[in-house]
Amino acid sequence: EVIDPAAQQILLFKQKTEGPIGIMTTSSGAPVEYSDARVTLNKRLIFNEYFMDSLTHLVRERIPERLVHAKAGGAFGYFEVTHDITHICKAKFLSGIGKKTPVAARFSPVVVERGGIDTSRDARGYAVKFYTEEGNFDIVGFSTPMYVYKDPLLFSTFVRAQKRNPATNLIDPNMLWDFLTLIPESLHMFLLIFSDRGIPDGYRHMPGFGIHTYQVENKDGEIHFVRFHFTPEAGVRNLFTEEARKINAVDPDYATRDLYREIGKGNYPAWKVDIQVLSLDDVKNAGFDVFDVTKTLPLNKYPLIPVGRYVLNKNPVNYFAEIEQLAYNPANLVPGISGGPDKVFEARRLAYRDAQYYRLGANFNRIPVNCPINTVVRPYNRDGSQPLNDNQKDIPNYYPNSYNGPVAYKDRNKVELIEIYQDPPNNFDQATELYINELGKEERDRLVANILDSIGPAAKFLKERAVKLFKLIHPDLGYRIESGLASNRTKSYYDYDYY
Ligand code: HEM
Repeated sequence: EVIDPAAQQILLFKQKTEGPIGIMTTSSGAPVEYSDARVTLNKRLIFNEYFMDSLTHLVRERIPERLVHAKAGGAFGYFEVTHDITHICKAKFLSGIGKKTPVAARFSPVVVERGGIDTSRDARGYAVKFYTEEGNFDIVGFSTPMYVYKDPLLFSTFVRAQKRNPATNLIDPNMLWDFLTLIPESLHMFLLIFSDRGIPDGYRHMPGFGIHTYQVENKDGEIHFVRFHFTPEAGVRNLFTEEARKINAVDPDYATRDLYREIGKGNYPAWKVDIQVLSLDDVKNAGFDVFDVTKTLPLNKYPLIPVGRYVLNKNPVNYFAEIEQLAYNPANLVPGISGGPDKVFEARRLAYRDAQYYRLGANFNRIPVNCPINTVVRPYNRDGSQPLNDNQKDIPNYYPNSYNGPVAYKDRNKVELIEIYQDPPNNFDQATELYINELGKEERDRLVANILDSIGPAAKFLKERAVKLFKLIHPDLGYRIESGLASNRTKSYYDYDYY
């Protein structure tokens, strides 16, 4: 009887096989003779192909981990259309109620390294690849409905400020709080991170948001603007700080394990997929920059419109091949979906491709899990490092040509992405609203405690800067942080007296 598919995977493998599945070979296929150490001891190792093959392969088995979002859980399943939105978007995978499209999902804390803990206080990446018949469409989103900053230049600043101090190799609150107080628009998202929503209870209960306001087109070339929302059908659940710390001590892989185990048991997680829809007039009359990723779009003004749901019903058979090597890119778009006109989206069009060339090599799109499986792929690209697969066989390799190579596609009603002007960031209003209207009294208490835990070890001038900003968000929040800091409640495990 299977009690825990995550814990028993290897026993299950044994159960489904009648005996050894074959003769062991070297990578080039020669059968390996190995009875005991006498095969190795007192023999020339250089003549031992098994030894040579195994040792030289082993030292090449690590590839660069993702710069951010290095650790993850992921799984496969399908998306199904439940509501017709063809009047808004002509993308074929949305073209009929009941239509199904395979998906690959990957959920990932942002900051921790590959071997880090699953229960850190952090946003989570929420990435879904739709293998559509018009190519792959990737939504590479977050577990929070807003992002950190509006200016894409701040990406490297933010990543470095949250990663390890170059001298101490430690995560450093003096760096994080420097960033948060120098770039105050980040506090909107960080209020959520320090609230109860900062530590999701596994991935099955975690919501997802595309964040960017995407331009979409219908078949007549009419444009709309949408934000994608994914809501767990099993409900949203989070962990309190104390619970998370306890779990972390016994199971650093809590969320990864939970996802694998429940899918293995047939308890398939599912999410509702909704969109907020704006017309061009809505965009012009909104009174604020609806393309600002540091802001949310108010749900009372732009309510959720249902589109479909997706279900994850298949664990990876091999984690490295299918999840580690997944390559998401917000620029993977399909006809009818043009992406966001904002600068952060523009920066992302470059960054993911670049990262994946480095991480996975020139042909990362030919790795099976990244292949657009529902369309015939006919690029003019050839050669490069492996995997090559059939390398487009004998098809002509330049364009245009006179020899029946693939020809260009014509989208009759293709609309260009609109050009926008973006104001400098400012979202204290939304941060204030979040504090007053979205957090209950007890959650506000926990928010303050979580902020104090994080800022406690930081330098005095950063605390003063932070208190000023928190007072701008709401005087109550500012005074509570100020008095919490004055009472020194977080001094126990850091020594910061000399500031
Ligand atoms: C200037 C803005 C940004 C830049 C330059 C950037 C860059 C990157 C890079 C280089 C990676 C690693 C990719 C890889 O190795 O495969 C990554 C991963 C990721 N980013 Fe961003 N990012 C930005 C903003 C965002 C935003 C706004 C979101 C959410 C809406 C986001 C969500 C993610 C997710 C979910 C992953 C992990 C993808 C996976 O599961 O493989 N990023 N980002």
